[in-house]
Amino acid sequence: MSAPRTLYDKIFDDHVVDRQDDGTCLLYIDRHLVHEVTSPQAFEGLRLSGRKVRHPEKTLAVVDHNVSTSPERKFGIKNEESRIQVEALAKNARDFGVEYYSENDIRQGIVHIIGPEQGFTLPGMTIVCGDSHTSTHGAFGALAHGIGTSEVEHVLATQTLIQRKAKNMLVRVDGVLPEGVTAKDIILAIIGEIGTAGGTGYVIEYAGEAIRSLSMEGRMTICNMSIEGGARAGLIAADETTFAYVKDKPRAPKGAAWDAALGYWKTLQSDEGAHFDKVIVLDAAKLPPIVSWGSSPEDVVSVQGIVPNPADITDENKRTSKQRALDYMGLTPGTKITDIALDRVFIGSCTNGRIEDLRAVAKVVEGKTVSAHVDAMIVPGSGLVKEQAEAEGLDKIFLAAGFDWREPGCSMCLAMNDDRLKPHERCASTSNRNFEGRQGFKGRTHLVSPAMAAAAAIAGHFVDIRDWK
Ligand SMILES: CC(C)[C@H](C(=O)O)[C@@H](O)C(=O)O
Ligand code: SF4
Repeated sequence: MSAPRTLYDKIFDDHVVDRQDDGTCLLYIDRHLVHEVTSPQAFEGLRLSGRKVRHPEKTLAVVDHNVSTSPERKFGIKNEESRIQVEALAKNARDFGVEYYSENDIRQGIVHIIGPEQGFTLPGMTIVCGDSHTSTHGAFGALAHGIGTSEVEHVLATQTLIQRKAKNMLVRVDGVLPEGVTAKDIILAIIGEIGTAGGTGYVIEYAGEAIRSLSMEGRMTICNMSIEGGARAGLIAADETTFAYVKDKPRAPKGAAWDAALGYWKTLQSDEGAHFDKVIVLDAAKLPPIVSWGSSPEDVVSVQGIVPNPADITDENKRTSKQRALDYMGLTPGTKITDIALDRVFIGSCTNGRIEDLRAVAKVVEGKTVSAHVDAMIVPGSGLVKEQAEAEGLDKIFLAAGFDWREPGCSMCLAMNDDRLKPHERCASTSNRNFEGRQGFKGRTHLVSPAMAAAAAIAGHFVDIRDWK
């Protein structure tokens, strides 16, 4: 009998085209997602060498980072740099015969939201994109890597990628999440625990009762931020929740092909006794809603906590860097998290811009009003999310409460379009990165769950969502 294997081992092995003696492998790539930021040079490379896209039907292109989220966008993008990138992708997709969702297509949205929506993302697949948050697709039990632009060119030309096998890490989250605590809080807690380098060299498999109980949306939130924990990818084995989500998606297999696929997908579980190089165990029942206080996703604390004091850190480098983070954030040690006042609230991104996130927000803000000193925006992750939210009347709830309701895109997750913080503005954000300048020059980002961001918008400061009425 062969040795027990992990889910990662199985997907990896099933895609090896060639294995060299030194462990370097050539992997077959099933799906390639392309956005406007990391693809222009890759297509140019193909053009210069007279190559075609090897499998246009396994490639899907969309604009997301640079698009405006204003309804005015149908009249064209004003910012020259953004317009050039968007137009370049439109032309490249046309020239190379790749399917492309423009900003006027209802299927357009953030690349990691549209893949699953279209059934382009499926269990057991290898999926790549020139984007670090490609780890999101691991929620389907797919091996999904972010790649660099030269690798984008390699995949476009050959439908393969050179990879070395990573180590296996298991993150098991046992127990039941308390009311008000979400997938976002789980992943922020994990990163707080392992640190942003904790996953370096690993592919993480998330398992345990709390993970199994999550919807696909919640699982995507978890896998999305694997990269923030340093891991190459994050995975959750596919189960009935996954199959129910995938079934009948436009590009999912149909009829006999569905039955055959399902048979294969059900084998994609880590075997009993499979070896993990590192194991982390968390108890969901003990998790509070979490807020980040610094400029790294590992700088997290319970909403009931206080801003920590860097003076308490013994390691000098770490002390200096955390002091710098506090200075950047304009915070004083000892301040209660619930006393931190906000200027802006951003709800959206590939971490939390899906329908379930918007439903959670609507539940918190219905019948209430955004604080007079807060400017709050909600950006659906895709045109289809927007359409669904409007069909459910969520937009009416948001607008009545004083939120801005926008067109889909990456928006203020990163300052690459018109949506950005002004210097020193403080923002509660449902996105995944709180780096210096991430949401705008000198902007201050606090990472939270959608429900926590929603409550903060109404109260004007952080509040414990578990006390919300
Ligand atoms: C622009 C892109 C390359 C980048 C990434 O790789 O993640 C962006 O999506 C981000 O979230 O910082
Ligand atoms: S929403 Fe943010 S994290 Fe996601 S792809 Fe866009 S910029 Fe990157």
